[in-house]
Amino acid sequence: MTQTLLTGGTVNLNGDLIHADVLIANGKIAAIGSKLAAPDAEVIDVHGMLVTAGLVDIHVHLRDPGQTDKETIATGSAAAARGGFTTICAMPNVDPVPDTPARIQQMCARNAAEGLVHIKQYSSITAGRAAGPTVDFAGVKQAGAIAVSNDGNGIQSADTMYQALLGAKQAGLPLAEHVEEDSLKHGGVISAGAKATELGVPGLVPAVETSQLARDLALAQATDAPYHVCHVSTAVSVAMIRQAKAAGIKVTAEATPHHILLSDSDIPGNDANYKMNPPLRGKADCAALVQGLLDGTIDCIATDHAPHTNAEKAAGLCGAPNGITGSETAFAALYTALVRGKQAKWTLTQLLNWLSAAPAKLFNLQAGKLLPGGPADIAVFDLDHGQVVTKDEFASKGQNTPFVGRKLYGNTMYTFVDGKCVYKQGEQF
Ligand SMILES: NC(=O)N[C@@H](CC(=O)O)C(=O)O
Ligand SMILES: [Zn+2]
Repeated sequence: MTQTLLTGGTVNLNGDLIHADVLIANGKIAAIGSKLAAPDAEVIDVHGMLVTAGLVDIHVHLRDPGQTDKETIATGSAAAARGGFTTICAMPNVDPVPDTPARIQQMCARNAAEGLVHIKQYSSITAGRAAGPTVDFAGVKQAGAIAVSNDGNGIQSADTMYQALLGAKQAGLPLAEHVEEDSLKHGGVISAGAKATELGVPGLVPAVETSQLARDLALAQATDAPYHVCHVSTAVSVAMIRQAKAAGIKVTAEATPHHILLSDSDIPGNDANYKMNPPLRGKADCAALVQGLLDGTIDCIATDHAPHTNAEKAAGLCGAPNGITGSETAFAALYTALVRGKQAKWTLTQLLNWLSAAPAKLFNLQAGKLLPGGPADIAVFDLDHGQVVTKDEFASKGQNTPFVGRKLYGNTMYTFVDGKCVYKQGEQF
């Protein structure tokens, strides 16, 4: 029997921080308690470290198949492991698009065979992520899809969205929408405002997001269907979601670390590592996301890990594709700024909940909690020693993140998936 004993750490027992050992046996959590005895176990001393349920990310781009120069199932899941994530959900904007039961089955098989962590699969909402028709929702669910999304693009037709909400509801599949009204984009590359003016680049008004969100909230109300909003970026969106929740609309929402922590004023110049969709907004929008998480308007945090090559990103704000990597910096960046910092707004256990149990609950995933008898999906973080983020340490193929060069606390020391160590700081996997 393979046993591992994590001794002397601070354990986040689903919201309570306690000093305890954690015993892993045969891939499961065998016991959590003080001074556990396990003579045959490999002992790992985690004094001074945080032991918590492996993190859950419901929004990642693995680029595989189709763009494996940017990322693969192997490298994307290694990046997740390095960030402390043990369950991730792969978006379907790959080529071919997983939009049929057969393709979902193939993706699930590859995810299981090639992933270092648990990889759950999204189906698209429409065939080929095109204008329509919608996918066979019951079929893709049966084949293993955990949710549906056309992420990367908004659904432009209200009727398609209406049908999709009904279909996904009937199949019992969460529908996650990238809200973006194409007719309002006008070639914008960062948020409209002072920074876009200063840099002389076209801007994206907040209504690109809010106008389609308003439509979708009306459709979610009309269909009484669950509706999840991807990467909320504006304060007005947060207010709309708050109001919709109060009115009984079944809306849930995620925010990304970058939209929470960075504003367009942080864009240093023509640097495409600050270019993503939706774009970085203003400081008041960041504050609204911080508050939205606290009052339950925003349900969870998801990274929108979106790797691109350095060559593509060298094209600058007007030429480069949208997206930044996020798996390897998410917890540390948020912990450093919002839990540890002088301007702390959140507690450690709040942050951990938004990165584990809360997203798992949204998508009905058996993940995100430390339960005796449950799977030993565990992350161990060092909260006390800062490390500067450097490009050459990334497990992801992508190096496109504005967090490079920042000193972050909360770095991952170990990640275990089903009791197996899939990341140890300083070692290659
Ligand atoms: N977020 C991004 O800027 N890009 C994502 C797509 C998406 O999530 O919208 C991508 O796939 O590159
Ligand atoms: Zn998106």
